[in-house]
This record gives sequence, structure tokens and C-alpha cells, in this order.
Amino acid sequence: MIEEIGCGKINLALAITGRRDDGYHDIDTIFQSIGLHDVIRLEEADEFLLTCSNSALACDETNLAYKAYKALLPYRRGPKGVRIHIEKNIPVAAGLAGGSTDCAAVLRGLNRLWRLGLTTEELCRIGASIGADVPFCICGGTMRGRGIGEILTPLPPLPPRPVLIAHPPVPVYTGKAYSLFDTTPRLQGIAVDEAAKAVEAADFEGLEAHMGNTFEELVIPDVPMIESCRAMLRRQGLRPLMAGSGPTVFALVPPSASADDIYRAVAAEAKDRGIDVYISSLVEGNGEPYEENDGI
Ligand SMILES: C[C@@](CO)(OP(=O)(O)O)[C@H](O)COP(=O)(O)OP(=O)(O)OC[C@H]1O[C@@H](n2ccc(N)nc2=O)[C@H](O)[C@@H]1O
Ligand SMILES: Nc1ncnc2c1ncn2[C@@H]1O[C@H](COP(=O)(O)OP(=O)(O)O)[C@@H](O)[C@H]1O
Repeated sequence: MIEEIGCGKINLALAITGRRDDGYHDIDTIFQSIGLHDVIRLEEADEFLLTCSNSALACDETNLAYKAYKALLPYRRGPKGVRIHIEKNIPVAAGLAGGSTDCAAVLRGLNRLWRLGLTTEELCRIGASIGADVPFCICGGTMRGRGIGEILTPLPPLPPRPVLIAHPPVPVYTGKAYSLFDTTPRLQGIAVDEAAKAVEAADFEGLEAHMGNTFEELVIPDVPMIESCRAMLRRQGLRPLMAGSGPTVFALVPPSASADDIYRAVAAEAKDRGIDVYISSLVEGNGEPYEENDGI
């Protein structure tokens, strides 16, 4: 049996830069792995079986872990049975790449289990055909993503700063969120270059000054719960930003503040509103998560 860790991600900056002829959108983003992670266990078996600790998640052909398995079948010469179990900690459809990271973990894991010898570049090419965020999730860490998110340039790892995460119980559909871009004129620019320079200098103040996400302008007006989450984080002196297409909101916690105290204050406020709150951390690559805890 082997185990893979699938870390979630946030986008420290995200600009949608245009619509492509294939209906997808070009983006310029800074992906960052976080310690909040799923655990994926893989072992040889007589036939294929996919299970998940979250019974609300379908374990059929729509599951991104299943799609990863299917995509690697042509590379496998021996028996094709395998048992895959997903221990789900990352909230689903949250903007934290929970599905993409499971997909990436299965690609990495089967490559190991079946000794396929595929390179990271080959895994990323296969992953990109399943989902735009999958190549980043294969690599992890801190990376600039262009194209549909699959053209990756590594950035130096940031120190493991705590990150507060608030996930409101409202659905946001990524495809629909992107399509709002096509019908919304005059969107604000996002300073991804400046944010990337701040990351290179490990300058958290500069980074926070330039963090931004085009999706905030597109999605938040129709989803008041996201604005409530942002207000909750602002009341703690934090600078909130939406993760990906939402609805999750995150904020970096400065060293001058106690991450535990802030977590407790936000969790108390969130308790009766169905909002899950997590304290996690920025992590390097797909290495050992620095810290994580359960939502309330
Ligand atoms: C918005 C982002 C930002 O990191 O993250 P999430 O909010 O999903 O976490 C990603 O671009 C999401 O990537 P991912 O979730 O892998 O997207 P996919 O499954 O490939 O695509 C879902 C749908 O989103 C749209 N899509 C996706 C990526 C992209 N660059 N342009 C698009 O227009 C397409 O309509 C597609 O059908
Ligand atoms: N293993 C999986 N984990 C989470 N979601 C999955 C998985 N497989 C398929 N999905 C589907 O993928 C969609 C996006 O989920 P997810 O990757 O968690 O969110 P996001 O793309 O917003 O970061 C959801 O509609 C979910 O049902």
C-alpha cells in the first residue's frame, strides 16, 4: 500500500486575461499549496475500487481520481486492478482544488505503484487533459501559472506562514464563474507581476498589497455569504482574498498575531452560520504539511 498527500491550493493572485476560442480562459496566477490536504491510499487489488470518506462525493466515472486511473491505464502492462481510498479533508467545490489534487495524487501514486517511469512533465501533460489545475497539483509549492493554468514557472518557496481559511456553504460553479468574465465589461486589473516580485523577495507586506483575484468582482456581488466571510476576517485585522473561483476566502496571518487566537475568534463567529473555518499554512511542494486542523 502506498500513500500520497494531496495538498489544497490558494491563488495569491489571479487575473483572467481573456477568453480563448476553445471556450476556456487565459489566466495569470500565483498558485500556492496549503497544508490542508486529502490523503490518497493506493494498493494493488483484483479489480478497480474507488472509495471516499466523504459519502456525498460520487466514486464513479465523474470522480477526478477515477479519471486519473483511466488516463494511466494505457501505460500499464500488468494487471489493472487497484483499490484507491480518498480521505477527504479539503472542502468540495470550494476553490481549493480538492478534486484536482486527488487527481494529481492518483497520477503520482499509480506512477509509483505501477513503476511506470513517467516524468513529471509527462504526468503534467496527462493531468492537463483532465483539469486545468491538475499540473500545478502534481508539482505543488509556489508557482506562476499561465495559459489555462497549465503553463507553470516555479517561484521560490515562501516561508510557512499560517493561513486562515473560511468556507461558506454556498455553491460556486467554476465554469459559470468563468463565463461571467465574458459578459462583464471594465474589470479591475490584478497586479500579478508585482505580487510575483514580492513572492521572489519573500516580502509579505508587498505581496498583500498586490494580492487580487478577478473572480471576486465577478462572483461576490451574487453571493453575499462570501462578503460576510471577508468581513469576518477583516474584523481580525486580516486582508481576505477569495481562493480561485470561490467561495472559500483566505488570509495570511502576520507573525505579530496569534493564529490560534484568530482561528478561535473567527470559528466562534462562524459557528452558527454553517461556515467551516480552518487554520493551515503555506507549504513547499507536496512535502509534509506544516499544520492543519479540522473545520468546525
Ligand atoms: C479557477 C481555478 C483557478 O486556479 O481554480 P478553482 O476555483 O477551480 O479551484 C482554475 O482555473 C480552475 O481549474 P479546474 O477546476 O481544474 O478547471 P477545469 O476542471 O479544467 O474546468 C472547469 C470549467 O472551467 C472553465 N475554465 C477552466 C479553466 C480555465 N483556465 N478557463 C476556463 O474557462 C471551463 O468552462 C471548464 O469547463
Ligand atoms: N475527488 C474529488 N474531490 C472533490 N471534488 C471532485 C472529485 N472528483 C470530482 N469532483 C467534482 O469536481 C468539482 C470541483 O471540485 P473541487 O476540485 O473540490 O473544487 P474547485 O475546482 O472549486 O477547487 C466538484 O463539482 C466535484 O463534485
